[in-house]
Amino acid sequence: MASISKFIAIIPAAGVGKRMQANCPKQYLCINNQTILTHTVTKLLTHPLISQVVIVLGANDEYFAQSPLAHHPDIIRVTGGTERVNSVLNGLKAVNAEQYPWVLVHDAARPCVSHQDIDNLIAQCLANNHGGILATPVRDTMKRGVFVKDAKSNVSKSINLIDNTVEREQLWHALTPQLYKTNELRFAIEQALANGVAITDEASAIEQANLPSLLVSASSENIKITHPNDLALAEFYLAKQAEQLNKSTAPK
Ligand SMILES: Nc1ccn([C@@H]2O[C@H](COP(=O)(O)OP(=O)(O)OP(=O)(O)O)[C@@H](O)[C@H]2O)c(=O)n1
Ligand SMILES: C[C@](O)(CO)[C@H](O)COP(=O)(O)O
Repeated sequence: MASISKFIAIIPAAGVGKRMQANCPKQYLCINNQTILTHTVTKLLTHPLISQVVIVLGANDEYFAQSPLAHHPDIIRVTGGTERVNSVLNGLKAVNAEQYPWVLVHDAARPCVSHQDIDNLIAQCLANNHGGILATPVRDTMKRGVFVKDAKSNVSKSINLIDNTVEREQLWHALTPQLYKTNELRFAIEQALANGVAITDEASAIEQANLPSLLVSASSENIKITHPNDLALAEFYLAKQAEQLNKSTAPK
């Protein structure tokens, strides 16, 4: 199999961050005086195997043009779509599959990803010649809930009860990056969309196409900043990573 020297990464950054309840899309909130998007893009562009990034922006995004990244030579900008999957597909349409036969897709909202985990994902996918995702095993007992009418209350109120315990052996949190062969991923997403299948990550489109995906165990620090209390945790992890990097690059 031909050796792959460089990768392109698609960064879906066209969301509005409803769950963050902020006054701007969450990817433009700041941690240590840098936007979350800048943290994430910088993390990817400083990885030795990633040579270009496709940033997928909202149609009405007025923030990126003010960013220090706005004129970066290795950044391609495309416009996103209504759902994350539409944004990812728009990003894929900007990728030359002959130049980049493999593509990483990584959420803008995940700035804490480590280079080590990206290395592991790339190594395992190339060794097996098929795609895969970073993932972290579930640690808690998992319950499925069900809403039922509250028998006691005379107001039609429903309460949430445990329906069952979900077997957690081999239950994983899907993270990103997710790494796939460019043409396979584009075909799988187009097919899933044509079939009206709900797609929330690249792996779910690949599963619909009956193609395999590796689960590459990764750090649980690679959180997706979603709710307000995720910001402090992300700031802690980024500070820890910066300290580790300073120690590793400090003169001996
Ligand atoms: N139409 C969309 C929706 C989401 N995303 C991106 O996909 C990533 C993961 O999505 P999520 O965490 O759900 O972000 P939002 O959709 O912005 O959050 P919310 O669901 O709270 O609105 C984010 O980087 C987001 O910017 C995107 O590019 N296009
Ligand atoms: C892609 C993802 O981050 C994997 O966990 C997740 O599916 C994104 O989901 P969201 O609803 O768009 O946040």
